[in-house]
Amino acid sequence: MIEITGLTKVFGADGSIRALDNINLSIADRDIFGVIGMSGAGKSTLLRCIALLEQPTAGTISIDGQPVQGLKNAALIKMRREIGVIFQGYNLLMQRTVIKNVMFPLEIGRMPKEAALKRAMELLELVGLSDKAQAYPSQLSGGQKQRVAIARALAVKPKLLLCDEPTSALDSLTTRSILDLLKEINKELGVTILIITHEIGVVRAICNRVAVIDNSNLIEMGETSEVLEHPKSDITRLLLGQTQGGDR
Ligand SMILES: Nc1ncnc2c1ncn2[C@@H]1O[C@H](COP(=O)(O)OP(=O)(O)OP(=O)(O)O)[C@@H](O)[C@H]1O
Repeated sequence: MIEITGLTKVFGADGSIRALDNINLSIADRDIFGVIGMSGAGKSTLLRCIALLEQPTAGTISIDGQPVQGLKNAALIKMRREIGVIFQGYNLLMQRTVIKNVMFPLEIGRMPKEAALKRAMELLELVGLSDKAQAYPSQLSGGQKQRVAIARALAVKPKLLLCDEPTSALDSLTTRSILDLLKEINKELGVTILIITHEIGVVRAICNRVAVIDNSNLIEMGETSEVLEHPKSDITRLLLGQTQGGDR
């Protein structure tokens, strides 16, 4: 479904910051695909390129065979609707109630108010927050805020959900419940999920495939069980906590 070929992204006027260097990877429909790496490895840049928030310097990203670069107007809007994104910091609209946060993308898409309200309530039910519809984000816990962000991202029925460190700010129990919710969404709604993380536990808990990124490069990639049981690189072993440090 997502085919990434030769993806390179440099920053800086002289192009001296190389955030991604010739990344090749593919993500199949219904995968829960993990991208793991240390801070500064290039993970968020990869997600932002797929989310159409960043223009690659070189290379291509195709979704269902359609290159996403260069899309304009209606085609760009249509592609954006296929992609939901959630972030570590939730990015909720603090002046709006929970239900109005979830309705927001539907309002932008000009869905009639009654239909938008119905859809938003269904989504709040899905994420277990029906009773918080009239609350404001400031009245919610971190896990609840992330649930609202997930409901909002799903409002326009995207095929793909991109998750940038979705549980990094949460305790381990809440992390588990959010990961369970993502797994359920993948299974029940058939949404393909890409999850960016620096925590191997997240990959172990829900990803069927994983790519390891280090220093702008794709280091290894494969079935999660294979990569975790037979890591090929020092960085993967380091992320797994299998090295004592000092060898890198
Ligand atoms: N807009 C930008 N301008 C300049 N440099 C950038 C920009 N965005 C990212 N970078 C640089 O690109 C590299 C990769 O950053 P990126 O945020 O993708 O890493 P990351 O793996 O997501 O890290 P973290 O886990 O800390 O968020 C870093 O060296 C970063 O400083």
